[in-house]
Amino acid sequence: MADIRLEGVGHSYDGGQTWALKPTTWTWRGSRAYALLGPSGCGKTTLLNIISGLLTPTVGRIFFDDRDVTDVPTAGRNIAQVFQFPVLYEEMSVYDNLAFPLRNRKFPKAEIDRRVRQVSELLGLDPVLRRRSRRLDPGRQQIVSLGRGLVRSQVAAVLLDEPLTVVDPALKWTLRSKLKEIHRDTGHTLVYVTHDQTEALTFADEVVVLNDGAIVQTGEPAELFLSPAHEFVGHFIGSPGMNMLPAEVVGDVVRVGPAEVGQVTGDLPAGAVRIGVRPEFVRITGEPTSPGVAAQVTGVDRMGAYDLVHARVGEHPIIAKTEAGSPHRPDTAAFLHFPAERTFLFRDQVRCGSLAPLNGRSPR
Ligand SMILES: Nc1ncnc2c1ncn2[C@@H]1O[C@H](COP(=O)(O)OP(=O)(O)OP(=O)(O)O)[C@@H](O)[C@H]1O
Repeated sequence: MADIRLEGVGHSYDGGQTWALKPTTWTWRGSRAYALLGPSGCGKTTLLNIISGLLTPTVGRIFFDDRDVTDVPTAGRNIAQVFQFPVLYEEMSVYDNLAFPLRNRKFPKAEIDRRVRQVSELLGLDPVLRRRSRRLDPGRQQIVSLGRGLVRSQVAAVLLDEPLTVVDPALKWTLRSKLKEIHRDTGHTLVYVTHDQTEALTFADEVVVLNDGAIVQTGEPAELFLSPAHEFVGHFIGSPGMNMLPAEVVGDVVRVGPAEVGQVTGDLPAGAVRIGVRPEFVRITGEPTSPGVAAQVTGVDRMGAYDLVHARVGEHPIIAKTEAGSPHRPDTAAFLHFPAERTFLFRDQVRCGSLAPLNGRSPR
């Protein structure tokens, strides 16, 4: 259960013209469960393959605790890896597939049997333990692959690359919670790659958000939702994602068009910013609010448990998530209020400040 430390680790597949992973410094702490979350092509698999040794980084060094493993091949790293699709010995039984990583490392027979049965029970494989792997459907085969990845308790880390892609959606929830259970039991350092925010947020102690080859924010799920440090995190996490509106810092006040929406915290030079506020925190009323921004309702999605009220501030779309049965109708005027403690300011996509209430001043 090593700490895995990346020091300036980056990778280019085209001799340095573009970076699949930009030089990155980051430590995966021993025994924690991480999700590595990001859209397709952002560099997740590249990063995972660098940790496992399938890929040698173009620049930087990688350490397991204090041991520099940059030039150590996969076999010498003591890593368990589970891929998107099943990797099994098809002619072997499920039991033998699960036992394989332990037999390979000459574990005593009794210990092998104990671990195989433990993992098999947790993953619901008991009824098929004696069956040949090729006779299972792909979803079940993937669960066996997952079991193979988890059967060794003494590994530096378990790396899972979108492991539930081929598994039936109904089973995914069960398997994720089993995975959490196994993690609590073994204390593995887990890195779980996914592009699915629900998967990441429900599974991980800590989520590492990757975009365009760079880590843009790391944190507990609630932190990423409540306090996004980058516009990308605001968009990518949450459903729908965070609203962004052009605004301006004038002195110590933030304006959206002519309306003052709050004071700036700290020292922020005057000029254009974007304000970010999640649909869950936008308050929308039919009557003018103070401070508030005039808007036009363009549509309402009745989602059953809640409504999504779509509006426009000038040309800019904005969504408010309200209780079901909201009174708003398309083509009517509305006023939006952005609570200071849930509204952030961004420049060049990076958070540069927060809002504070207008301090009793009457807004203009
Ligand atoms: N073997 C390769 N040769 C050249 N370019 C590659 C290679 N593997 C990946 N890339 C490129 O590197 C970038 C990052 O790819 P990577 O597979 O790491 O992303 P990812 O986040 O895992 O994507 P996905 O979720 O689609 O698997 C992409 O632009 C991809 O096209």
